[in-house]
Order: sequence, then C-alpha cells, then structure tokens
Amino acid sequence: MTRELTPDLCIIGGGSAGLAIAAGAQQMGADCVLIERNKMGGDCLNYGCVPSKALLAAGRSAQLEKLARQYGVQYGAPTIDFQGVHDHVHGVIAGIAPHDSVERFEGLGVTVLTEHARFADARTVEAGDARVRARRFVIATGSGPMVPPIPGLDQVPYLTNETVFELTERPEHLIVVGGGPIGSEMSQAFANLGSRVSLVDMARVLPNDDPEAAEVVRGQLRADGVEIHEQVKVAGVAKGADGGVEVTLADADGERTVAGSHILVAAGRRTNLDGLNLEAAGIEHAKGKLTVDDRLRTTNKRVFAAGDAAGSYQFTHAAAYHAGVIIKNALFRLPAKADHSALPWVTYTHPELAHVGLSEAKAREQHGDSIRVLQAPFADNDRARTERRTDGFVKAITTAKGQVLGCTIVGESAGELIYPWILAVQQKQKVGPLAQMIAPYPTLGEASKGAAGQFYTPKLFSERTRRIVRFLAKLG
Ligand SMILES: Cc1cc2nc3c(=O)[nH]c(=O)nc-3n(C[C@H](O)[C@H](O)[C@H](O)COP(=O)(O)OP(=O)(O)OC[C@H]3O[C@@H](n4cnc5c(N)ncnc54)[C@H](O)[C@@H]3O)c2cc1C
Ligand SMILES: NC(=O)c1ccc[n+]([C@@H]2O[C@H](COP(=O)([O-])OP(=O)(O)OC[C@H]3O[C@@H](n4cnc5c(N)ncnc54)[C@H](O)[C@@H]3O)[C@@H](O)[C@H]2O)c1
Repeated sequence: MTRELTPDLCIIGGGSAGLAIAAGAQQMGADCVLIERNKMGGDCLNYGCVPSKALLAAGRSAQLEKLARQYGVQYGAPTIDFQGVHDHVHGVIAGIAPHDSVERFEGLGVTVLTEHARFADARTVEAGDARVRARRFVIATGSGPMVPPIPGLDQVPYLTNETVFELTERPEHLIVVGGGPIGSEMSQAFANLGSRVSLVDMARVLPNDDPEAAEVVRGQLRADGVEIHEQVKVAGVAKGADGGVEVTLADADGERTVAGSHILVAAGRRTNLDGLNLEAAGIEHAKGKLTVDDRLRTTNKRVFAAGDAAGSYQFTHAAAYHAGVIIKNALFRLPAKADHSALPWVTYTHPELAHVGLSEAKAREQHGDSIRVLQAPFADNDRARTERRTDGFVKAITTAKGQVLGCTIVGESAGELIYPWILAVQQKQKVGPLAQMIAPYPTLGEASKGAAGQFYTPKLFSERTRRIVRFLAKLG
C-alpha cells in the first residue's frame, strides 16, 4: 500500500547538506521528510572528511618520532599496526555517527525514509512505498568519485574514497591518480604510515591553490617519500604481477611504467543525479551538473539544490552554508542568495594549506597591478622556530587602499590561522585592525599580524617619516 506524505519540506540525501537542512528546518517548525538511500552522514562522515582526517592523524603520529629527534628526544622508530589504524578510523566514525543517525533525526520529529528517491512529477517524489508531495524539495544528493576513462582501469580493482578506508592491510605501493585535496591528503597519510606512494597528476599538485603555497606542500610530500609525477597523462592501466597494477604514464619524454600494489582514483567528483528522474520534474542539468540560480533554486522553483549537488564548492562547510540560504528561501520566503566570495577551504596535509577570497592571480585580473601582496614567512616567526615547524607563510592580498581581498596560509595550523582573514574578506575590512591588534607572543598568529603590518611598512619607514621625526626632534 502506498503511503502519502505531505510535509513542508522533502530533502533527498542525508549527508552534510541534507542533515543540516532537516535539523534546522524541523526545529524551526517545518514538517520535514528526509530520504537517504545509503548511510546517514553521507560522504563527510563515512567516506570523506572524517576518515581522511583520522587517517592523516595516524600518519602524522607516525612521523612525530622524527620531529622529536630534532628536540633531542628519542623513542625509537614506530611500528604500524594497520588493522589498528583501520579500527581507529572506524572508531572515530562510530563516535560521530549517533549525531547523524536516523534515531536522532526521528527524535527531532523528522520522518526519515531509508530509500532511493526519484521524482514522479514536478511536485511528487517517490521513495519505496511512499509518495511525498511537499511544498518544497531539496536535492542534496552529494557527489561520488569521478572515474576517468583510462584504458584498462575498469579491468583492475581500483580504490576510491568509498573503499580506501576499508583497507585492513597497508598497501605496499599505492599509486594515486589525482593530486587535488583527496590525492594529496591520502598520499601523505599512506606515505607517513609506511606505504610507498606514487602520486600522478595530469596538471600539478593542488592545481586550484596558490602555486607558491602548493610548492611548500609538494616539498613536504617529497620529503615524506611520495614520488610525484606531474604534467603526465595516465595512458593506461593493466594488471601487474602478484595482483598488483601497472600504470603507463606518458609525457613529452615518452612513456614509462609505474608498478604498484594498489591504485587509488582521486581525479575529481561527479554529482549524484542517477535515477532521480529529473526530467519528470522539469529540473534541468547540463554536463552532469544541475542548473542552479544564486538562490540555489533549480529550474523547478519548488526544488532547491544544496551541498555538492549544487555543483560549486564541494566542502562540508559549503553544505552547511547552503542549508542556511535554503531555509531562508524555503521557510521564510526571503530572497536570500548564496555568496561564495568568503568561502574558505583547507587541505589538511602537513603543513596545511588554507585559503579564502581572491588568489593573487585572480586579484590581479580583477584589480590590476595596484594590488598589494603582503607576505610573512613562518621562518621569521619565533613560535614556529621553537616548534621547528618553519615551513610556509601567510600571504595576504589587498587593494591599494588596504582592503583585504584574499589570503593564503601554508604552514602549521593554517586552517586555524585563516579565521581572522575569513572575517576580513567577508566584512570587506581593511588590514588596519589586524596590524594593530596586540598579538600574544610567541604565537603562530603573529605571522598574520606581521603580514598585515607590511601594508604600512613602506610608509612607516619612508624618507618622509624620517624627515618628520628629525624635524620634531629639533623642536626639543
Ligand atoms: C576523501 C574526502 C575528504 C574530504 N575532506 C573534506 C574536508 O576535510 N573538509 C570539507 O569541508 N570537505 C571535505 N570533503 C568534501 C565533503 O565530504 C563534501 O563536500 C560533503 O560531504 C558534501 O555533503 P553533501 O550533503 O552535499 O553530500 P554527501 O555527503 O555526498 O551526501 C549525499 C547523500 O545523498 C544520498 N543520495 C544520493 N542520491 C540519493 C537518492 N536518489 N535518494 C536518496 N539518497 C540519495 C547519498 O547516499 C549520500 O548519503 C571531502 C570529501 C572526500 C571525498
Ligand atoms: N580538505 C578538504 O576540504 C577536502 C579534502 C578532500 C576533498 N575535498 C573536496 O572534494 C573535492 C574533490 O577532490 P579531488 O581531489 O578528487 O578532486 P579535484 O578535482 O580537486 O582534483 C582532482 C585532481 O585530479 C587530477 N586529474 C583529473 N583527471 C586526471 C587523470 N585522468 N589523470 C591524472 N590526473 C587527473 C586533476 O588535475 C586534479 O589535480 C575537492 O575539490 C574538494 O571540494 C575537500
């Protein structure tokens, strides 16, 4: 028998976006139906942020002994129990899972359907034996790994972010295809845990980040033992000896083969639109992406798109931000727009790479060569020196008048240090307050104050200032 449901809001997908919308909207008095076909928590909890950061933490701990030696502390080389690493990763997931669970959401009053959802018409979604006629819908179906059409790849058992965290034995030699955030983080984690790692990218490592900052991460990956092959084409993949893989790389110098035990595909994402029957609801999409306006509405104005499915910035905090925009539009009928101009991102390699606002290149495109580039290396920061973590820098970009346009930080705790710069970009603030704040000594954050202060250095130490000081001194 068919169940008819008529909620205010029907949300398809129980990942970061869907859960934030359902929890927020239901607690604000809207009646919500949430449909999830797989695991509550989606990618972030099960196959993304949480396991990847847990694995990086394990990898980092395996490297602490090297750092400690620089402090004069020695406690011997670590032994890696990879089953133990796996259990740590899954223990962290299990610890967070109740927060995203069906039980918690039903406790909030949300009706949760554990089914695949598809549109039946412009106002109806079907899921199992339920027909949901809602006032508004949200497509929050996320994204999955994009597997490039590399000859032979479908003939080998390749890993993706959906399977790599299931490994209970350490890969002998992991070949990673793609040096974006996933590929870089996973290369470092596995290398630090003792795997041999080859990282292959058709462009360069972290191609969407400041090249100078990416260079710092690249240097550390190399120091960690990752063999990096950039600007190469993966011409083919074949089965290798002992169940391994052989990857043929091609560039201007010709072809070469890298033989490994495992291959991880981290070559980008594709939106999960499979089986949604979007045509029945008049929802347009092109090249695998939903057509979405700046209020996050699809071409069916009753249907919104959030998170990775909205197709712009694919981060958990973007999903949470979209939730707020959609709640304002769908519940309060406010014409709220999504503005991604102050959306930060962080790649959690060590050192971390964090960014907000315009890059130096984009700022030059938009504002010309009058922009100021303010840079403070961690090598000049006393705290970084005491910790012996001096790689990296703070690089802020401002207009000629000092308005902060963007900032990139690469270095220890860059993801934490970027906060004041996010605020500055979002509030269109000038660097003045950052330069004037009294920063506790010795902290890494002093590097931000130092970068901001550079805006005033040319004026402060100019011939004009010297003349004024000499003149005033003469007055007695
Ligand atoms: C390895 C990795 C590491 C990452 N690390 C970070 C990080 O450190 N920081 C960060 O901000 N972001 C990170 N991300 C990105 C982050 O995970 C995503 O941006 C985030 O999960 C997007 O949330 P979402 O709700 O849009 O989609 P998802 O989390 O993908 O959730 C979508 C849900 O919809 C369900 N679904 C799909 N189709 C249907 C259907 N037809 N019917 C019912 N249910 C359906 C899926 O099963 C899924 O559970 C990482 C991603 C990966 C892969
Ligand atoms: N720390 C974080 O916030 C974090 C971590 C992981 C993932 N994510 C999110 O997930 C998204 C996807 O990450 P990703 O790293 O898979 O994708 P990505 O699109 O950011 O990077 C993919 C990389 O693969 C390379 N590539 C693509 N096809 C290739 C091919 N055939 N051969 C060789 N190289 C190829 C590209 O040049 C690029 O460098 C990110 O953009 C981000 O939004 C975020």
